[in-house]
Amino acid sequence: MEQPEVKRRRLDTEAAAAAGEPHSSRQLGPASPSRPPEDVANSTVIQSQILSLHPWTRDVEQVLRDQFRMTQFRHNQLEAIHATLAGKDVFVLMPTGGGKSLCYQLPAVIQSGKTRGITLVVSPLISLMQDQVEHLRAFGIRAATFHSETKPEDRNHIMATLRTPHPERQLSLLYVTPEMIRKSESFQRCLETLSHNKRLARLVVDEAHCVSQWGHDFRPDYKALGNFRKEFPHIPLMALTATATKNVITDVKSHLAMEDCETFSQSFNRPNLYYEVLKKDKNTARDIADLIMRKYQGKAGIVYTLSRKSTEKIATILQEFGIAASYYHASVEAEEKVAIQKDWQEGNIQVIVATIAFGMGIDKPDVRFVIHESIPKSLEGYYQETGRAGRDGRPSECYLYFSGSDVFALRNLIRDGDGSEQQKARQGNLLEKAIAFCRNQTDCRRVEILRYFGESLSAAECAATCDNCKANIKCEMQQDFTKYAVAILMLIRNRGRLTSNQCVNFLLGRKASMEREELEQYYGMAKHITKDDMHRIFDRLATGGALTENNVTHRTSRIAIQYFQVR
Ligand SMILES: Nc1ncnc2c1ncn2[C@@H]1O[C@H](COP(=O)(O)OP(=O)(O)OP(=O)(O)O)[C@@H](O)[C@H]1O
Repeated sequence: MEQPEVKRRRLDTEAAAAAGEPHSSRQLGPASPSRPPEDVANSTVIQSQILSLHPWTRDVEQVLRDQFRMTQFRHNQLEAIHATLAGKDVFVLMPTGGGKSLCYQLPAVIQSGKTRGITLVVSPLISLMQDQVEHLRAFGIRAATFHSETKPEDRNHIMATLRTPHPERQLSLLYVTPEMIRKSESFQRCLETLSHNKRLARLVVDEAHCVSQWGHDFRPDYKALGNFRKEFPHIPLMALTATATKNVITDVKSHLAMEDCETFSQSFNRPNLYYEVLKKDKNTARDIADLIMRKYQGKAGIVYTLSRKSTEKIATILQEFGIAASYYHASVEAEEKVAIQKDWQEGNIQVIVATIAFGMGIDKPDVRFVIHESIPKSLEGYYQETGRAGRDGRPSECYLYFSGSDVFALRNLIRDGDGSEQQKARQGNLLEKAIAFCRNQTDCRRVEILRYFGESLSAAECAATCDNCKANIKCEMQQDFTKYAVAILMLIRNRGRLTSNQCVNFLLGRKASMEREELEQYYGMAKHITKDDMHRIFDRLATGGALTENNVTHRTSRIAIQYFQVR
């Protein structure tokens, strides 16, 4: 009776594959810009419902089309825009490249929401805010920056604008560094005037994970933003980040006093990225060059290293191989940094070898590979850095070279660093999790990364797009598990529902030797089942819950098919 069932299942799968149906991992959500059609359809329904609800909805639609020249919203964008225009606090968690900027840039232009005036955006890097302002100006949107390098006459002009009764007629968005809010008294007075005139529309905290001391990129100046709510209790806040564990999110919300906010989060999964951890040795720089030459001719990529010195060394080796590479780190002159980034963005430089100083706010869609030449200091950092690959949704690869000596060096660096004992303990904790990730040679890397951010995913969704899943599949293919699958099926058919542990015990003859004899009698094979093999099968098959004939048949169908065909 089972035979046609199993065969049909196989045919269905083949038919789906032949029809080019998306793999299930791609249906997980809007992790990348390439969302599946049904998701787009759903969001179109939600979008039209929201559009019919609010007085500002027509304006929102029009600004999206006419100013940003986009046709539809991505997942959660419209919902976040709607919430901030309604005067609510909003927390946006979106994967890198998900489209966070639009969530505050678009409402900044709208003056028909519950809040009016200027949108103040706190951003950690001057280069990042300058990029954003240029981008906005290209769309005809009035935006400016205000930071330590702004010329005095420009500062005065901006402050004079903020004091006018209708500053929004001259400016929609003002990007500031957190230290400006904290240190500049004259700027603080301007904010008071702005708020008094009801012309401070909202405060946006971009890269909001920088607020939390638990995060991988804590910035003390961000901490001072905690006072904003006390000083301006009625001004709505919007916090955005692409990397935050549950603890970090709670910490950020509590620090900014935005406990009652609307939170929009989505899967952190980046299905188009492939993850692999490789062994690092003295030939690694040459291996990297070789990999780039073999697989990535003419394709853009980033190589991350731990030290300034190693960026220079590796860039030189890549150049010796004829690869157009440049290095980038904190000590490179500001003008040169801009030139290198521009050359890379335009394709004149193929590879940037950089410390983590490079990357925040980079919006290059076609980065095909990100290589970590050393272990990253945290999984948040790793996620953020690898997230710069494949922003266009196309397949891209992330390689990490791991060695015990880098671990040793990093542990020492933390131990001998400047921070307090508490900070060192936190950094050490983050590093140990990254080390465990690298050392793990069995579990799905995608699952592990997502688990770190508090999200669960079945390893099957990875579809062999990480080295560990790929290795497991290879191992199964090389080893014929048919007899084990059949033994499991027969046992469950005879005994009814079993947990996977009970099943292992039966098959190993630990609890009921009769079952073992029974199986031997049937197939003369159970005695060959080793404990390791059994556990390996169950690691792959028993993803939790009781085993029934149905779910085992389903999970083992690929293996069982072979058996039934043979019979
Ligand atoms: N609705 C949309 N339609 C088309 N393109 C969009 C849409 N929203 C955003 N984009 C584009 O997607 C790209 C990524 O957006 P954005 O820079 O806001 O991402 P992000 O979430 O801030 O990423 P990161 O965390 O890396 O900074 C940009 O080129 C942006 O113009």
